[in-house]
Amino acid sequence: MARKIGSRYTAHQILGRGSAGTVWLGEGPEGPVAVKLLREDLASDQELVDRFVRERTALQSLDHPRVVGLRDLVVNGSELALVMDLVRGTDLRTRLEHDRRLAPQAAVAIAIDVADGLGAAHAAGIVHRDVKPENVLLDAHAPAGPGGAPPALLTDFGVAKLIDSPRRTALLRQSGAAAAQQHGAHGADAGAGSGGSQNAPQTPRGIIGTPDYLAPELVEGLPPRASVDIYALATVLYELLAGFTPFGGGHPGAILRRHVTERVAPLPGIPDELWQLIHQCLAKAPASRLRAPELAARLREVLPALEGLPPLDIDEQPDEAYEESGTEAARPEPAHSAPVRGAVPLVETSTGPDSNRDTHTSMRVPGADELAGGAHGTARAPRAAGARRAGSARNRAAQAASLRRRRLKLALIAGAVAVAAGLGGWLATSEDDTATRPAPAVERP
Ligand SMILES: Nc1ncnc2c1ncn2[C@@H]1O[C@H](COP(=O)(O)OP(=O)(O)OP(=O)(O)O)[C@@H](O)[C@H]1O
Repeated sequence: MARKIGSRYTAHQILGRGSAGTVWLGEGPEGPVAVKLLREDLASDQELVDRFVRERTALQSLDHPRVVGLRDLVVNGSELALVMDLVRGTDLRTRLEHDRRLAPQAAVAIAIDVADGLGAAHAAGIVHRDVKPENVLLDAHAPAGPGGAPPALLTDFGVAKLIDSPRRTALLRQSGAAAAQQHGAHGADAGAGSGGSQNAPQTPRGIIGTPDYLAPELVEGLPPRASVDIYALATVLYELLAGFTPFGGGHPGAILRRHVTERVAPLPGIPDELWQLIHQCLAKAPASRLRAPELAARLREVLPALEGLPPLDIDEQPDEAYEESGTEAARPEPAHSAPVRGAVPLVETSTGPDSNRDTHTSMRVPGADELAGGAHGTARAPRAAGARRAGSARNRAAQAASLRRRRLKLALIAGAVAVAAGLGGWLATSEDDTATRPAPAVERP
């Protein structure tokens, strides 16, 4: 059923739902558009709305072929709608769920597009903060690029920050233990501010994002800089190649801990030049990562050599923490189970009917004094298909994601504690360098 959005737009049908609201196929004075109608609790938060309105100039001026343009912002009573360019196609998560893994050339072509979009954003002082397959749209109507990949566009700029209001962070803090121990800002990173403004205040904050894609410095409580997007993009590229993220799986607290403490395991069969780039962009030290334009250029260099390569032949990654704990079966099903959509949230941000997937993290940064041991999480190394794996039975990635999601909904608060559990000792002693840190001993439940 059509509905009016402000005086200029009409929303005709739902294209999809996310954690921040519902996206509609709409019509405006200049033709078809996509209209994201924000969740009521977000739209009715005046402080949030004011903030977004303040930043819309920056977001609207972001004009790049690899970025879904924000055309308009409609504030109408308790309604807040973002009017965007319409992309006819699917998002990258849907493609990944269908294909499980992409051929290297297609994966890299998509990563190049996203890196190009990020380059433009970072140059404008905008950090995305929530780069993940859900926020990459594939334009099925444009000619395919290398490896048959449709052109990719990055969307949802500014939305992560919209959700990251000081008030929300404060509420999260109140629900937990002591306030975050704050660290000084990294000085060597790109100078972009977070999510829409170069001069955004970097006050104590919670963690906003999606656990699988969160850069380690965010877990440690540092402010988001351009390099967090590079880390997330490298994670996405790894996922496109492997079918799973480098540090995902198991309890969300364990995921966050792995970002900080574990080294990424190489993917069997991946061309070395490509692996080096991914590895560098997953560095724990933000300054060691490439900047977006350089990453795009380096990926372009490796692209021709990937022609014709099939998807990597990699063994499935079961969620060993669940399988080995044996507790999943005993857990009751939540009343409203969300459909599987890849990455899972640490804390649900949406309870209304507007959202059928929850993919954002929203939690406070753990204080070192809260941290008391790391019982969650397993170090995981990808195996070439057919290689022996000790322990658990084969399990499909989609099933593991489903288990994660169900378990997660019952363990939100425990998540914050678990993050803390893994980080405490490390925070006190670690050095910020992937290459030199030995892989930590990992406890299994
Ligand atoms: N500009 C657009 N054009 C066409 N379809 C879109 C557009 N933006 C979003 N969609 C569709 O709407 C769906 C929901 O998008 P939305 O951005 O609300 O959520 P998400 O990014 O998938 O998840 P989350 O908000 O939790 O990160 C997407 O899967 C996509 O298919």
